[in-house]
Amino acid sequence: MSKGVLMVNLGSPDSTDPKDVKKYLGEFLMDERVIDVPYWARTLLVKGIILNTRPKKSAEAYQKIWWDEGSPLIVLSKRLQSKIDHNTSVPISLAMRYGTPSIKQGLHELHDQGVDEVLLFPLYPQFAMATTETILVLAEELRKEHFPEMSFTTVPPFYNHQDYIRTLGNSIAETLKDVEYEHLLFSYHGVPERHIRKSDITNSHCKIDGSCCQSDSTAHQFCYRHQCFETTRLVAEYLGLKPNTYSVSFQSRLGFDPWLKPYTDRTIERFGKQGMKKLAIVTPAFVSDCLETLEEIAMEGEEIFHEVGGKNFTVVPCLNDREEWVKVLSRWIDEWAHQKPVEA
Ligand SMILES: C=CC1=C(C)c2cc3[nH]c(cc4nc(cc5[nH]c(cc1n2)c(C)c5CCC(=O)O)C(CCC(=O)O)=C4C)c(C)c3C=C
Ligand SMILES: [Fe+2]
Ligand SMILES: [Fe+2]
Repeated sequence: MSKGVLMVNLGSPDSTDPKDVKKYLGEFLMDERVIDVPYWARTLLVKGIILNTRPKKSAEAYQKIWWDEGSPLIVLSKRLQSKIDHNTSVPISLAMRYGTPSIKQGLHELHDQGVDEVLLFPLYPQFAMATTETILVLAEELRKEHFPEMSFTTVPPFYNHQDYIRTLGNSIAETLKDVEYEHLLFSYHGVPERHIRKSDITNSHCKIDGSCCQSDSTAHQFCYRHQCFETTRLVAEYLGLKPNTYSVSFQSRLGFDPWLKPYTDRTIERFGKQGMKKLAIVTPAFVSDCLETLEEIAMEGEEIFHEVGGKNFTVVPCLNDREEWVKVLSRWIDEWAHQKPVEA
């Protein structure tokens, strides 16, 4: 048996050309775990409406954050992969759930190196149907069809892992060490409320009423909302943040359904209107900076804050390829690579 790792992130368009953005959004939004309505309704919504209007607007947003080497999300994921590859003893491949390099290409790459025992590593701290689950489902379909000799082990969501909490806490502390701020906002990517109910394995726990996520429940192993609150609670504890000096919000909603609240844009606006002048913001659902952090938060978020009288707006970068994060991920991988098989 030979071991290898497939790290998987979300993906980006191949370029900022609206045609490429349309292709990427088409693949992304036609995923039944992202827009989770019947196929005919998804086709009508995505191909009939969204893809006729959104690609131009999204392409303009991508143009604002695009780097010479390409999409920040892809470039940063590749840097992370390369640094981990230097630090570990097993081959590391990188794939994107949408666009390129695809999960099929990543598995091929490992297969060509003789790997038959794969550690699937979704690069998401918190579980969501639209992120972790869709990666695992597609990888398993591809395994059955093209790589039946392979076996998979999966890295579970690491939203409460002490190494992740410490690394995130240290990164926040480093960015904010000389910064004055009145409040630290933890802004997570949103999901429709319906997704939280669908992922509730007890079918009865999640009420999205502000209290269910704080009680104990087996539902929480698949509850994105609970996991976002836990990451926040643990980081606040690690940093010794005082109550009412930090809070949670959810960004990037799409469509007219209710998404997790409070919404980040409205929260920033409210803070400014209440007279807050100095706001810091961190985005722990993303391990790599991307459109959602570099444009929606660092550009749009700052603009909203300034429009309502805010002054200092500080954004904590994602973990990206920071040394401490590379060491943590390399250690997790090496621990898996060197563990002895469990005896029957
Ligand atoms: C961090 C986890 C993410 C969750 C959960 C998530 C859910 C989700 N997203 C959309 C729709 C869009 N997301 C878009 C961009 C985007 N989303 C994530 C991560 C999560 N999404 C990332 C990292 C990115 C950035 C990609 C990049 O190239 O930098 C976009 C595209 C951009 C745009 O047009 O605004 C859309 C659309 C839904 C519908 C959803 C849950 C149902
Ligand atoms: Fe998204
Ligand atoms: Fe809950």
